[in-house]
Amino acid sequence: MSADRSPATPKIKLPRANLIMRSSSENCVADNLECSRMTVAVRIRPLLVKELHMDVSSIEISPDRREMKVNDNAKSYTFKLDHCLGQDTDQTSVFTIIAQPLLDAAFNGYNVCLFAYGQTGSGKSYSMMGDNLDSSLKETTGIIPRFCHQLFDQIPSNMVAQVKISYLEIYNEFVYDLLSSERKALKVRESPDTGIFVSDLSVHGVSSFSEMQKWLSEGNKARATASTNMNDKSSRSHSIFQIQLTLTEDTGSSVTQKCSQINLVDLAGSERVAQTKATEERFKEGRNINLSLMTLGQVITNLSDHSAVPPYRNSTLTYLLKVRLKCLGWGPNPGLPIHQASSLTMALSYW
Ligand SMILES: Nc1ncnc2c1ncn2[C@@H]1O[C@H](COP(=O)(O)OP(=O)(O)OP(=O)(O)O)[C@@H](O)[C@H]1O
Repeated sequence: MSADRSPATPKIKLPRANLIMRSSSENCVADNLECSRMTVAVRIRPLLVKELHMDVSSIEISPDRREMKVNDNAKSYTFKLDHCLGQDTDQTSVFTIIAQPLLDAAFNGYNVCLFAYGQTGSGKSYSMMGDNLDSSLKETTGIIPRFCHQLFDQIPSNMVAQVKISYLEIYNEFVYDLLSSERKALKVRESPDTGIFVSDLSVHGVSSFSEMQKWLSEGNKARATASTNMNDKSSRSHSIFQIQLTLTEDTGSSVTQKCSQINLVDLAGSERVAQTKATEERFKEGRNINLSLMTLGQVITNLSDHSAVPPYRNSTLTYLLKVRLKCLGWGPNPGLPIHQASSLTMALSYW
């Protein structure tokens, strides 16, 4: 995960950049033994028809796709990232570049986490889910259904896989189970044995892509969405699709098992509340979304510069993902450029 930032923060006139951050960490018992690696990609979406006449900042991507230059009036700002994906990058390439390495890591027993972050309307949900959930993959299918499809394709013939899923959303700081018929706020609890968990969250065993997809569709329908002034189909909640993958190999003389926890997170869009002609309810949603994204940025900053104890408990999102986030700051690899990532995360929160 990396980004260099120019001294001033650019104000991009149109939210077209969504960040996709991924991390993998070894599945060790003690948190502080986990080793981690984080990668950040920025994806620029094409202009929508209604935006073609708008005055937008031009964005240039270097030939090696590691640098992005944003030209805004007379100023320009340069960001360095692991991957800069321009508006011509299709969903297949996004999956191959960003998600396939995570899936490979999960098959090797790593816990993995992927976040989509960006202002409302910047293309997070399109990147994560895409705009169809048909039984077969289409070009517009996003990362999560592709991940599920590839997961079943990739199970080695000498192994037995057990796959369990959960799908939750955090809306106005409360956790809801997207795969339960009953919509009630669930409690986040902590225990010495299991760590932090959502009490009463349903867990479903799945044995095929089509089964997984059925649950995904179900969850997506339940996800709280509301129209805002900025995006007709705006997601007002953070969603987390969780997969527990257990691979067992029985050679006759020995049995080995690899377990991985996979978290695929579509964050709610950050936005400048004043810009959205918000009603009271929308205002409250926007304030909660911004608060949790600010906390996420703060946690990443504190993890990178060790300046203070990260305020995990200040938002449900960071509290729930504490273990996954915590491992980022404790990797044995001191070269982990997380400090650069945090500046980009903070920068994007202003865009
Ligand atoms: N790479 C892309 N190619 C074509 N269309 C895209 C692309 N990315 C996003 N879009 C379109 O842009 C619009 C906004 O995208 P999307 O809903 O994914 O934004 P978002 O960041 O998830 O917003 P919110 O946080 O409000 O839910 C949608 O109409 C979507 O189909």
